[in-house]
Amino acid sequence: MASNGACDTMRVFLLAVGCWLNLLIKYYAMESRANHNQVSHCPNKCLSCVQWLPLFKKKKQNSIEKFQNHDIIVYVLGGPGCGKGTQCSKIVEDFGFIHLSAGELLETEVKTGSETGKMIQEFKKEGKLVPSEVVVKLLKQAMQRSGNRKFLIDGFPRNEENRLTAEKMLGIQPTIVLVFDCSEEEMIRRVMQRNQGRVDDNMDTIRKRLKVYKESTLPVIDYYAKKGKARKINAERPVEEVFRSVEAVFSELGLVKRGKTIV
Ligand SMILES: Nc1ncnc2c1ncn2[C@@H]1O[C@H](COP(=O)(O)OP(=O)(O)OP(=O)(O)O)[C@@H](O)[C@H]1O
Ligand SMILES: Nc1ccn([C@@H]2O[C@H](COP(=O)(O)O)[C@@H](O)[C@H]2O)c(=O)n1
Repeated sequence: MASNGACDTMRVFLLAVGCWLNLLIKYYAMESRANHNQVSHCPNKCLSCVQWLPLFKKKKQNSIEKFQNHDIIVYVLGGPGCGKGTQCSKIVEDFGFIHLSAGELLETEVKTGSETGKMIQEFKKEGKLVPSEVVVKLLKQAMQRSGNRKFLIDGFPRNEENRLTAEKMLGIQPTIVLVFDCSEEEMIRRVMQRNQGRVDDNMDTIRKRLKVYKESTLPVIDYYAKKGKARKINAERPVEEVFRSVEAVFSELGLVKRGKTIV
């Protein structure tokens, strides 16, 4: 009798373990399909019972995780007026990236007339760098809104504080860093001819921006060069020639122009 009882208990126990394993397998299969965008919700009513399983999983690091692993992140650096924005527009056209310019995001905030916007305007006039938390918060909102997975982040990170704040607040590392290399004389010439009514396109502010670039941004570029992530491109050539070098870097990443093949 006693041994029969033990057998029954064992059978019930094994049955329970079997059910539990079955649920786990179904849950992970479902989650894996969701991660690959095949389903956005529980595909089958009978699986709804397994949706509470995540409660037993280690808590995810909130929305940070969205930007890790799967996304292609290209930082775009270079001195003021070297042609970052010009090349980014062409990359967007041909490779389907979303272009997030830190300078433009800051300018959009200026235009709202908010207190933060007023503070940003003062930094821009002086050619100084805005506190990193402000820039990174704007970048984070734009990345989350975009729904894209290939980001060109232009004019960022401009100093070590930018870089570390992005790592901390967004949890991101660039796949590569494009660096547009141009002489100061040519950058000054381009900025002075730009004529877009920017508050910082004047000789006095350009000199300050060039100083900030040398003192704060070049060390960030060195950091990525040491990590083997920086791709220096001679930007002192006509737009199309510069872009051919950009294309070469993108093909190294395994990306090809839209229209030729699916990227
Ligand atoms: N390869 C090039 N040759 C000549 N002019 C160029 C070239 N690339 C860009 N320009 C021109 O130089 C000016 C500055 O270019 P752009 O705005 O793209 O620079 P940027 O690096 O994004 O500047 P910033 O850092 O100040 O925002 C623009 O008027 C643009 O048309
Ligand atoms: N990471 C950044 C980027 C920009 N700024 C401020 O905006 C100005 C214009 O930037 P561009 O990228 O358009 O050259 C720049 O001089 C800074 O005042 C910033 O603070 N941090």
